[in-house]
Amino acid sequence: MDDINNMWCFACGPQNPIGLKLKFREEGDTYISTFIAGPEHQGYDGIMHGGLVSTLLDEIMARYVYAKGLTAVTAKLEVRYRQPTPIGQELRISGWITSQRGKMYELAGKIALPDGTVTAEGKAMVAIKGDE
Ligand SMILES: CCCCCCCCCCCCCCCC(=O)SCCNC(=O)CCNC(=O)[C@H](O)C(C)(C)COP(=O)(O)OP(=O)(O)OC[C@H]1O[C@@H](n2cnc3c(N)ncnc32)[C@H](O)[C@@H]1OP(=O)(O)O
Repeated sequence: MDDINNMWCFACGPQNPIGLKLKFREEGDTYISTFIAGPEHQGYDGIMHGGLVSTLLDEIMARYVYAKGLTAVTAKLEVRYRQPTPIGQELRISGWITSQRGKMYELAGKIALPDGTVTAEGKAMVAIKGDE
């Protein structure tokens, strides 16, 4: 699962023509990305599709572990949709590690609007593959 072969990651791969092309930065112990959904990302009119909301949360949490140099896969994902996530507004996606036991990391994440309103929250268990 090296970087070269992962360039087509739907959420973050720079070579995927229909991907979300997310970029990331670390602020303290939190992993951050931003995204503006368009009409092609909606379910109901004006509202981001819930599956893609889950994708944003999945990515911010699993990729944080990957960014630490570990081959990480999501083992479990829970999403709470607090309110509709609109298209056309900058979404701030953040994720952080809440605990670690052996090869299993637990993380939390959220999606917030520019005014700070949280539209969705996530929890994930992320497993490390192999002997890392
Ligand atoms: C410049 C640009 C570069 C671009 C660069 C691109 C980077 C590239 C992207 C990187 C960012 C990826 C972000 C996307 C992240 C995904 O989307 S990953 C894809 C989705 N996930 C998967 O496909 C994972 C599939 N599942 C698996 O591989 C395996 O089930 C797992 C998760 C590794 C676990 O398997 P295992 O290690 O064999 O463990 P297993 O024996 O099943 O379980 C051992 C114990 O662990 C615990 N456990 C295991 N699974 C669970 C679970 N789901 N819930 C609770 N407990 C569990 C339990 O205690 C379990 O014991 P039992 O309850 O079975 O007695």
